[in-house]
Amino acid sequence: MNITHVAAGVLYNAAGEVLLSSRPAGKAYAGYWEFAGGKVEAGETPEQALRREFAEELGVHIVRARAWLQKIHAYEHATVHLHFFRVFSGDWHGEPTAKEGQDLAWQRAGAYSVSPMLPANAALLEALAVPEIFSGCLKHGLHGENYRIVPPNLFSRADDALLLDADTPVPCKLTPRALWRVVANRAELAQAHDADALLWRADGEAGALSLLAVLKDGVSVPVAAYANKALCDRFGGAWQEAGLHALAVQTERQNV
Ligand SMILES: Nc1nc2c([nH]c(=O)n2[C@H]2C[C@H](O)[C@@H](COP(=O)(O)OP(=O)(O)OP(=O)(O)O)O2)c(=O)[nH]1
Repeated sequence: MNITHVAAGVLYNAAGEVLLSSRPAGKAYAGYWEFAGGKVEAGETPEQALRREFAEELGVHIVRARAWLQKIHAYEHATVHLHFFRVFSGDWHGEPTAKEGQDLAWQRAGAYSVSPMLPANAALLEALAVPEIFSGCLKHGLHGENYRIVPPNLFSRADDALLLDADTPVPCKLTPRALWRVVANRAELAQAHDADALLWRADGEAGALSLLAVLKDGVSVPVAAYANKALCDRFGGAWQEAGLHALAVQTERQNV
């Protein structure tokens, strides 16, 4: 199968909004909204392609890009392997300018007003509303800004996300905003293929290192590291550099 590698970037402004752009006339899916980016050329890494595309399409200079999710999607015109990055406010400069006739719009993650979006991006747009910091524990649930991840016995609102082990079936009466599965190793990761997001439980150095290796391989759904404060302090930077979405700092007193 012929796969086209594509690099795309989620650019954040100081207000925490993300930049979307419309695809110009003449391209497949013209008028659809996407993240700025384009095809990786021969001899380029995805990150180099991202820097080039941002300069060409937006006049934006990227200082630092963080790897985020990867996704393979089969369009009628091509099968694409998308490498998404996040570029946080402070990690870029320039005034985003539509250099290729596209429309640009700053949007609040999870409250998008432009449409239609590129079909491959639906889950990613949803994932952007997942906060980057959580606290709590598996038994009582994890809390971040405007987001709760709870076990089935605490599920009470349509906007709760549900927390389950890798192999526990979803209770049929529940319709969570997202299904999170707790995993601690690659075997559990392989079982958790229906998850919208993952909570990687790292109890010690071995678990922390295997999370790092999994992130470096590339992940297709947001991953939060669930670990005590000492492990988060020690590995947090490396995990984030490799594509971690969130840190879920385990509450000290409840070692569950
Ligand atoms: N840039 C970008 N492309 C995306 C996203 N999501 C997604 O499925 N794609 C797909 C659409 C296209 O099939 C492919 C990107 O190809 P493209 O034609 O835009 O690339 P390009 O700018 O290098 O274009 P070209 O002029 O060289 O043909 O990736 C996204 O968020 N951003």
